[in-house]
Parts: sequence; C-alpha cells; structure tokens
Amino acid sequence: MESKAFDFIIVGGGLVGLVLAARLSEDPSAQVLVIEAGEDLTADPRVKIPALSSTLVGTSADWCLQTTPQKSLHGRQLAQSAGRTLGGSSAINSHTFTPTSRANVDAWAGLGNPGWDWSSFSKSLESSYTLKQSPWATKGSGPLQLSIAEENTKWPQLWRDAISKLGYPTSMDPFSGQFLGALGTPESIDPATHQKSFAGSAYLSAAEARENLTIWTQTLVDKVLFDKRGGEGKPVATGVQYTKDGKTGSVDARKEVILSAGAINSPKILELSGVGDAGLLKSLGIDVVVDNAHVGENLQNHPLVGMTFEVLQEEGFETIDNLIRQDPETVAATMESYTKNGSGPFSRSAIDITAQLPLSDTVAAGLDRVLQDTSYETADLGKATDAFAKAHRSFVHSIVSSQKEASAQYMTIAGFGVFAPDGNRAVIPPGSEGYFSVAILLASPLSRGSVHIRAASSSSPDLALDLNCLSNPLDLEILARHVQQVEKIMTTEPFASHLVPNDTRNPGSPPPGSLSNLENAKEYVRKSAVCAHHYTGTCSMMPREIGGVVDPQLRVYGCENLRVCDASIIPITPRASPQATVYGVAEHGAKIIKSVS
Ligand SMILES: Cc1cc2nc3c(=O)[nH]c(=O)nc-3n(C[C@H](O)[C@H](O)[C@H](O)COP(=O)(O)OP(=O)(O)OC[C@H]3O[C@@H](n4cnc5c(N)ncnc54)[C@H](O)[C@@H]3O)c2cc1C
Repeated sequence: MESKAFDFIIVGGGLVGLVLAARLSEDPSAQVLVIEAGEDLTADPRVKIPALSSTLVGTSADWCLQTTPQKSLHGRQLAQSAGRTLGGSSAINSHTFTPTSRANVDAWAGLGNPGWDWSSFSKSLESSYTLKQSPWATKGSGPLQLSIAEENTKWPQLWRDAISKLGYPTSMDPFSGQFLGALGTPESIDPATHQKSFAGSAYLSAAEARENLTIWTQTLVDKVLFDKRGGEGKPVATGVQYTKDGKTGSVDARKEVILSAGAINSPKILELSGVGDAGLLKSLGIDVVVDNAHVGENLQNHPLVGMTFEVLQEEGFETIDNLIRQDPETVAATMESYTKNGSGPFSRSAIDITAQLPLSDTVAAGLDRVLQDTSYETADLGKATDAFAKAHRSFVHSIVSSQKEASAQYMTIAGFGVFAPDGNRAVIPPGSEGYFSVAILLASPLSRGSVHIRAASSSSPDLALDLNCLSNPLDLEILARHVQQVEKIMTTEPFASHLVPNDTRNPGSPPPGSLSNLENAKEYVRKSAVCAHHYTGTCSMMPREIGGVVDPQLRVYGCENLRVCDASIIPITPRASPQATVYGVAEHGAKIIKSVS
C-alpha cells in the first residue's frame, strides 16, 4: 500500500467522514485521505434499492454490536447496529430525514458552544439536502436528495384525521425548527432515480474523481499517533496506525487527523490512542496521553416501543404484510413495479406517515408531580458533572412540560413492524392477517449510557456498550404515557372501526384495554422497549470542566491537530431520528475546519 503524508486524514468514511471528504477536497491544494474499515458497497442493490437496506443489518456491513444487560429492561441484552461500509450508517439506515428542533440546538449553544445555535446551524443543515417536491416549496440546496413517498392507501389520511382530532396540526413545515403534528416524512431517497441518496452517492460521486482525494476501504484504523513534544507540552497528532490485510502500517497527517468513526468507534479509537479515563487505560496497559474520564460517556439514544394492531382488510386500506411474509408472487410483483416504474414498497422505507407530539392532557395526569420529584434528579448520573446533569434535566423538563414541543415521534407502518425483545425484528405470525403498527420513539431521553474498550486491541469486538436504556425513571414515565396515547388514538375513531374487534396484537402485548392502567403501560415498556441505532454524545462538545471531550471547534481537549466530527459530538441528542442533524453537524464542522486551516 502506498504510504505518504496527507494534509487531512479522516478516520471513518461514514456519513460525516464522506461529507468532510467532499467539502475539504474542494480546495485542490488540500490532500485528503479517508480510511474506512468496511467495503465499498455503493453499487450493491441492497444499498441502492430503498426497501432492501434492512437486509444489510447483521451482515459484514454492520459492526453487529451487543449491549450489556439493561437493568431497566429486565436485564435484556439488545442487538445493535452501526454501518461498517463506505457511507457508514447512512448506507444501511432506514431513510427518514427529520430535522431536530430549534430548542434542541439552542440547548447545545447554551452549554457553552458559541456558533452552534439554531440560526447558524440551520444554515449548515440547509446546505446538506434538497427537497424539491414538497408542500413547503423547495427546501435546502445541498447534494443529498430527499423525497416524500406517495400516499397510495387511505392510512395516511386516517392518521392525519386522528392527529387533527387530538388538536394538533397536520401540515407544519418540519424544517422550521418548531414542528409539531402529523408529517408525511421526507426520506433520503432520490426522486429522480428512486434509489437511496446517502453520503456515499450524494457527496462522494462528485468528489471521488478529484486527484487530491484518496479513499482506502477495508482498512481498520488502530489508533492515532502522537508526538508528545508539542507546543505548551501538548501532544500533537501526527498520523494514524492502521491494519490492512493483516499488516500494520502508518500514515502521516501534515495538518490534522479527524475522527469520524461514529459515536461508538470514535471514543474507542481515542481510548486505544491513550485519550480517556487514565484508570481504565492503565488497567489495559495503554499509555495515557490525555486523562479525560468523559470519553465514551454521555451515550444518548432513543428508546423505542412498537405496538401492532390487527386490522380489517378493506379496499383502500391495504397493508404490506404479504410482502413482509415474503409471499413469492407479491415479492415478484413488487419488484416489477419498482424496476418498471420506480414505484411501490421497494421505492421507499416501510415507514408511512409519522407524527411528533407532546402528551395530551388525558394521558399527562400526574406528570407535574413526577417532574417535581427530586429523587429523579439524582437517578443514574453516571460520570456526568452536576453542571451538565442540571442543564440536561432542565432542557428535558422544558420539552416535556410544553404543549408546543414534541416529547415523542410516532412512526407508522401499514403492516406488521415491531421488534423482538432482543432488539431484532419480530417475525410476523404466519397466516393472512393484516396489521398496522406504530413505533414510538422517546424524543429527549434523560438516561445516559457509556461505551468503553475492554481490550487494548482495535480488532477486538469486545466493547462495554451500556445504553443504560430507561435508567432515568422520567423516561419510563413519559414513554409509558405515549404508549397510552397511541392506544387511545388507535382504539377510538376514526381508527377504531378499521381494527378487528378485540384485535390481535403483537406477541407480548397486553390485551386491548389494559394499557389504560399506567403501571401496565410501564411494564409493557420494560418488557418490549428496544433502542434505536441513534448513538450520540460520547465525545461531547462542551466545556471540558462540565464534561466535554471537544471544544466548539471540535478540537480534542488536551492535544493538538486532532478533531472529532460525527454524531458523537452532539451533547444533547436530536429530538427525532438523527441523520438530518448529523448531516448538519458534518456541514457545520466542514465550515469550521475550512475556516481555520
Ligand atoms: C440500521 C440503522 C438504521 C438507521 N435509520 C435511521 C433513519 O431512518 N433515520 C435517521 O435519521 N437515522 C437513522 N440511523 C442513524 C444514522 O444513520 C446515524 O446517526 C448516522 O449515520 C451517524 O453518522 P456518523 O458519521 O456519526 O457515523 P457512521 O455513519 O456510522 O460512520 C462511521 C464510519 O466509521 C467507520 N469506522 C469506524 N471505526 C473505524 C476504524 N477503526 N477504522 C476505519 N473506519 C472506521 C465505520 O465503518 C463507518 O463507516 C440509522 C442507523 C442504523 C445503523
């Protein structure tokens, strides 16, 4: 392998890594190298055909992670995914593109991150995507192509009617930062080609022919290399050590090393490089370069609960259950409709219409008392400093107590679509029944987990991945009430008359009616909640004294020429599925890096 020096070495060719590669290589004088552990699957139909992305989960394109036993989920361990291929998780994700809220981003700035407020950040976000056909005119001006799936059943209108009946809007602009209500969700699917639009296509296709951009795939970065005699005694990142085909090599960075390995692997690489909790590093025989106990902490993720309802099979209210059962005739017809017309279930994600909602008064009873309960304030602080824990709590309380902010995102599927207790997809019951499912995602969890190495080896899959899911009792209180809210939506008109009387639910679901009892709803959450693949926060951007790993310019505290730019820097998780926000982080990070180098 050619080994020379580059100006920028980007570790990880995932969502952020490829945005940075495209933006930094716009300057022809900058030599940019991207090192990606996974293969290039950009031409693979499983990446290109939208409905096939889930078939990459559990393959070599996935890091195939496993959590520690989750104590608030009755000790269950969850299978978790993160993309390991060019494009990273953006190549295997489920396409929903949902910008976060103004309040969320302003809370990052409020932690002491100047330049990261909504008005600055939303401009960077706009430069990542383009949505041409939408009810809100053209949105954005960036390479990522978005579309909103056609509505070819009556389910979306029924959903809008139900949300409207609750008193929430059904046509607000999701890019406004103040969205609420029902939403035909934008997806990262190119309306011209009906193929997935992701960092590997949208950003890389224009940049990969540039002579100043080099991409190495199937190359694992082991660690960052430091010269420990930098200015003011600070260690200086000089390059990285990597392994390719069983051989170890190194490559030099003239200007910077940028870690974009995602929120699980960026802290892992920092720890393997000697940046992390000194006690942990010494116990594994790693030389300490920077002692920072917050590396790998503040891991935030969205808990998710699925509910499935058996529905009457009526004209106009078709479901995709025959496709989910892989009925050969249905699969063939669906593929034909995709290849001939770019339409049908293969041209989109399984997620139909969504909603982002607060709790309505009927299910919010007793919440005031919960919010005032000070015993919740000290629940599972982990290694968070008092200052950060207080700011995080105050943000979550402000969301939960407002009728203008959403505390959950509901994603509907016109078919059987829930998770098994181990985090994998549940298998649809045999037969010919039809279903309608709602996945409920807690928008602003307070629970914080961690991820740390257990061995001093980059190839070891042995990570202590503790999502600490629902460890803060407030999360359980809110999520259980959203379960009650969805039960109410589904079992009253206009939905009720479309359900089979005494409908069959997904396995493990309590019988119809029993979720009106809050304790039953909480137990259902403990037994069935899983976690999304939405990791953030493990190299958080905030002042070092309150728990930061990087500063607002994304520089790693305590050393020089080393930045982190990916989902790990987000200190308070986005309120919905994160990729839109992560594209915004990538564009914002690129501007910062270009402005100083
Ligand atoms: C199955 C799945 C479904 C999802 N669905 C959605 C969705 O519908 N909507 C949404 O908004 N979000 C979704 N997400 C989340 C979203 O895709 C991620 O938040 C986003 O891609 C994170 O971007 P990133 O750049 O931080 O990390 P990634 O995109 O994961 O990129 C990190 C890259 O670094 C590489 N890497 C790691 N370690 C090394 C190393 N040592 N050496 C070299 N390379 C390395 C990885 O292989 C990977 O390519 C989903 C994620 C998954 C996994």
